[in-house]
Amino acid sequence: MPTRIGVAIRVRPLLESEKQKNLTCTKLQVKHSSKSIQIQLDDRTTKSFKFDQVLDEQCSQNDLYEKNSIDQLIQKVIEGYHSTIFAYGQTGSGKTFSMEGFDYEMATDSNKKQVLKPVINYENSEQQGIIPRTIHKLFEKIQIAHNKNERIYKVYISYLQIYNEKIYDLLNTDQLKKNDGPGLKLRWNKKDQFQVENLLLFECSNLQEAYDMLSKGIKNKIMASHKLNAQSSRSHCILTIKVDSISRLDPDNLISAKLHLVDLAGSERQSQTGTEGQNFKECIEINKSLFTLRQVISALADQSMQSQEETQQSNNNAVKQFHVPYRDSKLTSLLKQSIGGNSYCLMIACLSPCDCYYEENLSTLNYATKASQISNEPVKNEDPKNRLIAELKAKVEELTKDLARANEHIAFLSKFSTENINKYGTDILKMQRNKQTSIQQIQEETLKAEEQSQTKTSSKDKEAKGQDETPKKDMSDETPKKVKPDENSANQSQLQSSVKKSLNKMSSELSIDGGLMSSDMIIRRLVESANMVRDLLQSNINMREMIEKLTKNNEQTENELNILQMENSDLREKIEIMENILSKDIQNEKELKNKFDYKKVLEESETNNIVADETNGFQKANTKTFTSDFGFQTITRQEIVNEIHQLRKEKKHLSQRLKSLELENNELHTRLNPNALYGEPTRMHLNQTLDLIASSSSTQNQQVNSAYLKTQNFKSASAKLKKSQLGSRVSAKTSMKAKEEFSPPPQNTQPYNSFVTTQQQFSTLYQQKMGSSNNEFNNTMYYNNLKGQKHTSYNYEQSPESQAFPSQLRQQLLQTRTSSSQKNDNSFTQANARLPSTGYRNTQNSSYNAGDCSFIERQENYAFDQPQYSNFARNTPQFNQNNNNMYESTSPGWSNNNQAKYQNKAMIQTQYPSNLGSNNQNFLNQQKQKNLRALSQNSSKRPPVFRQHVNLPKNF
Ligand SMILES: Nc1ncnc2c1ncn2[C@@H]1O[C@H](COP(=O)(O)OP(=O)(O)OP(=O)(O)O)[C@@H](O)[C@H]1O
Repeated sequence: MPTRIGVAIRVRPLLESEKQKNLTCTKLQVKHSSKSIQIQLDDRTTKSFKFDQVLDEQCSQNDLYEKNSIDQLIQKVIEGYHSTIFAYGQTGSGKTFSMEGFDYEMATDSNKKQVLKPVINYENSEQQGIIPRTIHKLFEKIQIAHNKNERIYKVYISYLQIYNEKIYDLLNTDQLKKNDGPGLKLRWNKKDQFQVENLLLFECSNLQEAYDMLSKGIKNKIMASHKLNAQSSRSHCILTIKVDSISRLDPDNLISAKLHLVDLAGSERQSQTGTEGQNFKECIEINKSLFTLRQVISALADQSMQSQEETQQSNNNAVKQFHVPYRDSKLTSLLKQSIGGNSYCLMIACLSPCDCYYEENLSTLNYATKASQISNEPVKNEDPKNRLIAELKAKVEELTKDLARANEHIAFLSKFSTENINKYGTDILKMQRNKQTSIQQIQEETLKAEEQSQTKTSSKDKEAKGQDETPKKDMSDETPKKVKPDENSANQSQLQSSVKKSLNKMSSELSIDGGLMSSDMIIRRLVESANMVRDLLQSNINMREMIEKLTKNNEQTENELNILQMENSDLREKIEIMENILSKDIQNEKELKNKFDYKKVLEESETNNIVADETNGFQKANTKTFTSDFGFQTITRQEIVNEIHQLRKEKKHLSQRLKSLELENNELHTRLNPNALYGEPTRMHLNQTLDLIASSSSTQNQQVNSAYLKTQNFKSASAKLKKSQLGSRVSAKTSMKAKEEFSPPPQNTQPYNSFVTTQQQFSTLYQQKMGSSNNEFNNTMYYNNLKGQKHTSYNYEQSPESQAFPSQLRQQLLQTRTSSSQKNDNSFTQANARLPSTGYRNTQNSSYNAGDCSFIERQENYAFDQPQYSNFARNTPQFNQNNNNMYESTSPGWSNNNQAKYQNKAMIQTQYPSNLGSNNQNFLNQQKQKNLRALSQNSSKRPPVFRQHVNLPKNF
């Protein structure tokens, strides 16, 4: 809970020295009744300040202690709350007197220097200040707590001074000796607080030990005399008493709190104090740190005021966070927890009574007011584990209650079956209806009774008085209508008893744990249960939304990860190139150093379009950028790397393009074979078709050739670029030229689309004819044999597809196959391509690109790996009927009409690789290696060209 900083004002009495100077004391006026102090601003105006305590000259040390309830603060420390008491005011205003209360006298030290020494006397309890009193009280209280036998207490003391913005340990004489040393370091620790490194902390098991520590520290303080104070503190002193306690029953239950007792050095005006030399330097440092302290107080006060305003206006806006310059001085850093932190805090603002200190007093009062506006939030300093356990225990208790409530509702609802609800619903409706009808009945009956009684009366009157001329009042206007008491009560009691009966019935059926429930209770329970169900549903919806959100986020992250991985691989490639270049550079540099022939290198560089800098030679070769005297554009190493990277990418693209072109070409040939399979229509017709396909194949060949040339160019340019690393430069002209040459060839989709269309049409026609594709070839043995046999051992004569051929053609096929299997691969392919496709194998040509060269290798692939061909082959008789249509389909005119329908390039491109079995893949790899070897032996070898024309066998 936030707690304000407590502020007490103390006005010290006039000193003897001041009395002698006849200094007047008229401007300050203490008002005990209102706990306020008035200060005269000028002859007419005064300003009043209100504080927690205002103590005048008569106030004793004991009053100061008692009136500020310092006892309570000590108690808080024992309970585990940090607390701070600090004295603030100008020099000579009585801070040290209030905190310590000891006298100081001049003495000669070991160096025969005049120094101020404290006269410490713990017996004279009357003059003792807050610090000795607090220590005394603390041990008293600890003793009382000890006697309860609940906890074990330990007290530790540390004492430091901040002198000239350096921290010194007043209890560590060795450290103090190094007066001009760096002082102790201030560290920021995990608990969000500053701590002084290597500050000694002494355990004090009794009061005397604590007093000893205090005395030692006080003796080590730096004091000096000046015009305003004969015993002026030249440093800020902080005495810290740490109280730890452990529960006797639960050793994990540890509480630790600190009490800071701070005696600040006073602000001083050099003109008044007349300090010189070292004392003047001290004065500057003191004022500097006090200035920061005032800034901290101001910032915290402003922040506090703003948050108060926001609360008053019940504004939900976030409170603006002011910058609090704690870190600007050692003093404010160490007081971070005390002022605006998690401690209880008391400020003793000291004033000098003399009128001449009017400005200083006004300033002190102003800052004391600001400090009183600051709110701290004291927190019990328990072991976090214990705090967590306590929190969890509370949570468990709360949840147990909830669970019990939920169980009750479940039990109640489980008795409330749908059947019951319907039953009770109708009962209640009935009751309502009954109620209405009975009310109507009662009303009607009442009316009747009224009418009857009136007619009786009127007839009696008539009889008695004769005929009355006065018109009768309309009875319907009279309200309320009177009901016969007997009948009404009878009806009501009837209704009540029926309602009661019904409710009792419900109650008895809804009895829980044997006890009966009243109707009110049932309804209340129902409402509660409904609310609970609604809450559950709502939380369920919220959870679902959250899960959806998280899933979306996850997807996004995955996408980003993918992109990053791609970028990463790109960068890796760049780094690799860069490393290559660098290693080469180092090598080149070494070579150049060993044998530097400038002329030769220049010649070389000219032939390779490398720019050499005449003035600086190759000294500049390793520099990142350089200018040229030859009018060439300059190029950086990074640019070269980028360029190589770009070229590699283009090379990759080119290789892919080559691959796809080859696949297309192969497809065309594959398609060609089935066309030729059945000898219908005529050979001439077939030749025409083949020519047509071959011509489109030729266009592709041209593309392939040009792509090959480009690859060759790339290779040479790449070599040039690599060579150029010698001088780390290359002409922009060369690189531009290389770039132009390497641009990928335009995609000519016409032949390809034609092929796709043909293939699709072919398939469609077949499907139409066959009615359905369910007529699958299911001779597994046969199929497996085919896969295993590759060239020769397959018994073609017995195969179903052989039945599709005329015996002469079959003979031819067998001969060719036998002969080709004995010859080399090329002749076999040629022969096989010319032959009608037998369905057992299909020969494909594929182009591969390895390194800087392209080559073509033959790939063997079984036709049965491709369902459309196997179907086709197995059903040749039926297919023959459609041959005319099929041939027609190869013509561009036909395909143009259907192009849009069948453009599915991706499907065809991926079909082949996916159909390759692992055997075939191995075979391909072997071929690739073989061709690479061949190419390395003969680098001038031109790439093989695709078949441009296919001749049919003469006897076909
Ligand atoms: N309440 C008081 N009753 C009697 N004497 C006092 C009182 N307050 C201060 N004095 C005397 O006034 C003088 C100055 O007081 P003190 O040294 O405590 O001032 P200070 O604010 O600590 O000054 P500095 O900032 O220079 O250390 C001392 O001689 C002290 O004994």
